[in-house]
Amino acid sequence: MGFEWYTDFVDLSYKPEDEIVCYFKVKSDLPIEESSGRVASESSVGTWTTLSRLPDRIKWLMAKVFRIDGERIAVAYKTDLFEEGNIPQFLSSVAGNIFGMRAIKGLRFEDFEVPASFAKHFKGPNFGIDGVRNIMRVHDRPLTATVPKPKVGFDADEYAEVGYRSWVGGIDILKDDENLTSQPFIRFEKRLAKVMKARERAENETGEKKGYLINITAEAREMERRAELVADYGNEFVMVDILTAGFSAVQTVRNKCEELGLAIHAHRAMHGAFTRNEEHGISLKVLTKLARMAGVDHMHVGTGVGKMAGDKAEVMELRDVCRKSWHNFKPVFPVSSGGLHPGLIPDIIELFGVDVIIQAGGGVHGHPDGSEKGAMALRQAISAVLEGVDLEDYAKSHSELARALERWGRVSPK
Ligand SMILES: O=C(COP(=O)(O)O)[C@H](O)[C@H](O)COP(=O)(O)O
Ligand SMILES: [Mg+2]
Repeated sequence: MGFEWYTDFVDLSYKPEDEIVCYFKVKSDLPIEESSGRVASESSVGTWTTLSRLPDRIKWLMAKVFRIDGERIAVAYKTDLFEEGNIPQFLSSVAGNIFGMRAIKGLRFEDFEVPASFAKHFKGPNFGIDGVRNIMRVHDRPLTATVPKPKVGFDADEYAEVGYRSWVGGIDILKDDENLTSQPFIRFEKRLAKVMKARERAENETGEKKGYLINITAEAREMERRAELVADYGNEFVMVDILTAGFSAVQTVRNKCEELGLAIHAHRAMHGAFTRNEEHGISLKVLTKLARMAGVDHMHVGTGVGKMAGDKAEVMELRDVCRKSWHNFKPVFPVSSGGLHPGLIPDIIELFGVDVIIQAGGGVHGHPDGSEKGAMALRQAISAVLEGVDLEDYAKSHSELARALERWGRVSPK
């Protein structure tokens, strides 16, 4: 009743049913039948040698490589290999030891699929696109967001003032940057208090709903405490750096935010450490799917044209991972961010349509006439595209947009 320690993990006639399927690209000096068997073995029940005593259920539990196509393999995993609703344990299996095996020179975890019987144990977004649109009372255009720049350096008063200027200029949502949490000169509590006051002013003056994505990233219990404070102040959102905090912490925050009625903005800082090497690591598709399962409401997906790596094809794929119907999970609002400015808005709306949060930091606060005019220029660019008017024509009667186009043109940042 035993098994050979890797060859028995390959069965090209196997047909998975109600199982999790993971797709990998494997680089190895060994024949692919052997390297893929090792991957399936180590990520499920195996070790480096044949064992003398095995429980009866082991044959059934073994992962199976059921497809090999050059370096690409598909592996089926019984759902019983995994604990219900536990993302860290899922990753410890299918994205764990296998990345460090000496026999494998490179391993890329490209994609996965889960059956409904497994998906149902994960919460998915609590708000999703519709829920966030209801909070913001904006239903027919992209939402706009801005990160004050410099990303770190303002004190709470200065920061709130930049927020206020951006909001009155027309920005919907103020967003903290990924490395702004609670530094000595801008403590979390003080920033929250000041920004909430500034928001009230901006909402009263504009008659529009304004949002604040406040970065609560910290140790998990501290994140829960910060989320409670955020709810006490009547804000609707928290932001988490989901990869540096880790998926366990994200699941904790998701539970807490359900209690508090808060939506979650997910920043993906550090993803490049896993995602950039095409021969090794974890794809953004995998990370984005996990974020949707864990239950974030907004997720960064890139721009295709801005300052960060990632081409348009990748951005479209991630857009679909966020928005397309997938099990019981509500759609996640994709966030396009990183080097955007008004001149790039036509590209972004072409890629996303209206269901996108367009975030510009430098592209608002770098406007020659300041943050408020920068915010106006961004909104003008969006209006131009939605009205089908060329940016340059629209700029003839909108001086803020004209100044932005003078400064940045339609050129992607390097
Ligand atoms: O601060 C910014 C963007 O600022 P700016 O608008 O000034 O470039 C974000 O951290 C990037 O979006 C990260 O990249 P990604 O969204 O690809 O994860
Ligand atoms: Mg940033």
